[in-house]
Amino acid sequence: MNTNTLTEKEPEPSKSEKLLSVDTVIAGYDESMILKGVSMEVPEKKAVALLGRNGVGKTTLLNTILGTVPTKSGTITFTGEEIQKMPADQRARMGIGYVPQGRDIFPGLTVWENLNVSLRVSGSRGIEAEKRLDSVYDLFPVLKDMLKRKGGVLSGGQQQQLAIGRALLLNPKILILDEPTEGIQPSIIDQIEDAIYAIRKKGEMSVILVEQYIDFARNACESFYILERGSVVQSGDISLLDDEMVEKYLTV
Ligand SMILES: Nc1ncnc2c1ncn2[C@@H]1O[C@H](COP(=O)(O)OP(=O)(O)OP(=O)(O)O)[C@@H](O)[C@H]1O
Repeated sequence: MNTNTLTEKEPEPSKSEKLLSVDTVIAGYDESMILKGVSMEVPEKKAVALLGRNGVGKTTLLNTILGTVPTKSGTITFTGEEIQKMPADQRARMGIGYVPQGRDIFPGLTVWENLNVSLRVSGSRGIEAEKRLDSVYDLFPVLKDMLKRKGGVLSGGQQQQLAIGRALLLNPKILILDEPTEGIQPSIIDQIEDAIYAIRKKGEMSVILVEQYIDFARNACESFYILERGSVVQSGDISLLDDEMVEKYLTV
């Protein structure tokens, strides 16, 4: 029998599933549409760098995904559901986690109290809460040593670690980080880079990383998108992000 004549269709090789898709999104503020038809895909458990010079629309795109800037047209699909009309709190409950630019912590609360706010919001208790806390301490051991300190007295890098830790305790499916290295000393940048690597390695969530520091993005992410004046001008595997592109679109 000639097996080459078999016509039965082979199953498709398994591809990375999409977790988040932004499709031809136009969005902005009042009459000024900043995003001019942006499309972007974030696969399950992968990290995507969102790059571009100041003012090109990176934060606006994040806010459109989060639901704090309305989508004028286009679709945003998360875990298979269209979310572009959903309020921000509902999107957060679906698993969109966010660490904004600057540090999102309560400066007057201790490190423990800061973490505990997230635990309470997530509703996790007992052994589950302990497990989640331990995984945050594994990523950022310094937090465990500083549980009684007020958030406001930590260094910038420690506050950033606390902000990421708080976001992780909410158990997001995607973690969106807006310039986590801004104003942070190099040794802590390495720790944050290691943490993103560890988060990815654990395979628990996807990441969108907005970053000016290109080496950090290269080390932390698998793919990239470059925005310019509200449009995606380049995208692909992170290995394709070459010096020419950096010079053309990213160098200040
Ligand atoms: N709340 C707002 N109302 C009106 N315009 C805004 C608002 N926020 C940002 N913009 C404008 O939208 C454009 C894109 O800004 P956005 O913050 O998204 O850029 P970015 O790429 O994140 O830059 P940066 O790295 O400086 O944060 C800019 O021209 C900015 O002035």
